[in-house]
Amino acid sequence: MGSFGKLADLYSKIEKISSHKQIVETLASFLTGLEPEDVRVAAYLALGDIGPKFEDIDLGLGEKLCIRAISLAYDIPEEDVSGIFSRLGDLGDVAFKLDERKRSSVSMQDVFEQMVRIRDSSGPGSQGEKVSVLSQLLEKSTSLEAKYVVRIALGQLRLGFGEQFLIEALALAFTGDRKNAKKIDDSYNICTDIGELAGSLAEHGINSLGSFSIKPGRPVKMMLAKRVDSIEELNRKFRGEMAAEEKYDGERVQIHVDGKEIMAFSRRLENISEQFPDVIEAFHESVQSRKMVIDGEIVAYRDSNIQPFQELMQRRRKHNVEKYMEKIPVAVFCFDLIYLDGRSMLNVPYSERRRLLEKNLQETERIKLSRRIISSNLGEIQEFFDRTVDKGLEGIIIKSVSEKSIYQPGKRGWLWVKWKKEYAKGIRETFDLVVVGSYYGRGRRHGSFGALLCAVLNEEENRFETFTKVGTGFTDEDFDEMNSLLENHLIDKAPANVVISKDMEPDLYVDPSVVIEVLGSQITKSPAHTAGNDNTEKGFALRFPRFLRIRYDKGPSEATTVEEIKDMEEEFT
Ligand SMILES: Nc1ncnc2c1ncn2[C@@H]1O[C@H](COP(=O)(O)OP(=O)(O)OP(=O)(O)O)[C@@H](O)[C@H]1O
Repeated sequence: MGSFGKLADLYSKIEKISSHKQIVETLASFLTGLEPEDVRVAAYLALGDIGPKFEDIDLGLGEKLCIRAISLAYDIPEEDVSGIFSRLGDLGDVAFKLDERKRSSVSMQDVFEQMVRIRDSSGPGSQGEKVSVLSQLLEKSTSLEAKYVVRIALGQLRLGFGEQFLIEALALAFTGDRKNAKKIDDSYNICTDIGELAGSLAEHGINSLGSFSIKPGRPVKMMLAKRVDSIEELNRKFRGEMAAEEKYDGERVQIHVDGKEIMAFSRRLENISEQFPDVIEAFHESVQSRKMVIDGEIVAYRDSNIQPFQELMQRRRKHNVEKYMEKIPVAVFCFDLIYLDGRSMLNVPYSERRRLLEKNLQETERIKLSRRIISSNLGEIQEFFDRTVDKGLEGIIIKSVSEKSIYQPGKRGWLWVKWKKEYAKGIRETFDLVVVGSYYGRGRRHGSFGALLCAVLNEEENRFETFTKVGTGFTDEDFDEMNSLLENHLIDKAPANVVISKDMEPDLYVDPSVVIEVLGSQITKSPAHTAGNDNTEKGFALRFPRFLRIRYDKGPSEATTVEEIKDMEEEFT
């Protein structure tokens, strides 16, 4: 059984490295030294998780309970633990400092299993049980292990790398070539359980990759759309017949029907069933088949009318679900079917998937099929776009009806194309940017951030490069929400996967995980920013940025990319 001590050594080593390549190599050499059965667990733990993203990985342990567990484990009064915590600012460091006795090391499996036990303990008396399991784990751990046990338990490992680094490390460790990361990534779009993928690579090498398929209960990454800005561009990209669907502005959802059990997953692959019991219930009435995976969009919906996105956002909550369910009723517009009764539909053409969706789904007040037309006449498509925008929707999604129009998990290709009303105006554009730093506010904003340093994703290099500094557009509520969100993501230095120029060093660094939508009106070149600068002096920079909203539904890997900025730059300056 793999020792957790070795993993703790790895964490500690990685904390001191800032080069992307070195992190990947260090991770790979650690993975190569493990038995295949330990690789699965190691893959989760390396990311600070205790399971795949689509399972509940929150242990339900706050700082207070952690302080209690540390106090119990080391027999030190809680007030003293709190005192040291206020000096050190990190409970992992507190455990490291307090644990002076030599102990035998714990195994990786043990840490993993106990963490799962902590997560699964619920109901009356669960707080006590969580504390007791954690304190027993700490008692058995060495000081270095204890430091990371605490950080993982709090969901605060933050080593400055994400799953993409791990995928590169898996490629290096089990296929001998980092370049195979692309292939592994393709499989990860379908098998989104990183532990399962890692375990299978460790056991069977690169040959295992073809074997993954979609199955109910394990969400696949969602297919995305490229953009066009005008009917002329659409004409260049599409020939002949096409389907044009209304584009709904809500929350993407993947519905998994597995017999009597129905689950809903978000675009970030989180299980959101508990937030939307009404959606689950509505699908129970609508589905005609025992096993299905449906793709759609949840929108706020009242009196047969779609409500603005902001209303739906109020449903993003774990508490008071019932009350908000009544306050903000929703509907789901379904537009795809990617699994049906034991058969993957990923490689079945769009038209057939749609036919089967219509056949196996009963429309009701809460469950709808996306409205669409099929035409080869661009005038008709333009009319459909105008009508859709007049209805108050954002635009349309045009989908290829060719035989080759398969469902591509996690891909943004030309089979689906979005055309939004903002593009039609041609003067404004929105970007989904990753917050990587913040600057202190002055005057009225004293005690809060004044501006946020934001980055785009460089997919080729697997890193975030800064693009703009956003200081306007925030309401008082936005400030409060952002401040409390950022509090959980502050880090000491820029991680290896973030590139910031000297001129832009922020007051506080933020680990790249929060995505915000920003409106901008001009892209220029500037030495202050690193977006797409390819080691030249000037990167792309966004002028006149304005905060619009937090994109809770997007992770950093779904942020606007350097490639997209390059495409936009020509027409958008
Ligand atoms: N009929 C539809 N077909 C496909 N996607 C739809 C449809 N209606 C709404 N959508 C939403 O539009 C999104 C497609 O746009 P895109 O893939 O670019 O996502 P995005 O980056 O969130 O874009 P945007 O910010 O423009 O919504 C989908 O993720 C989905 O949530």
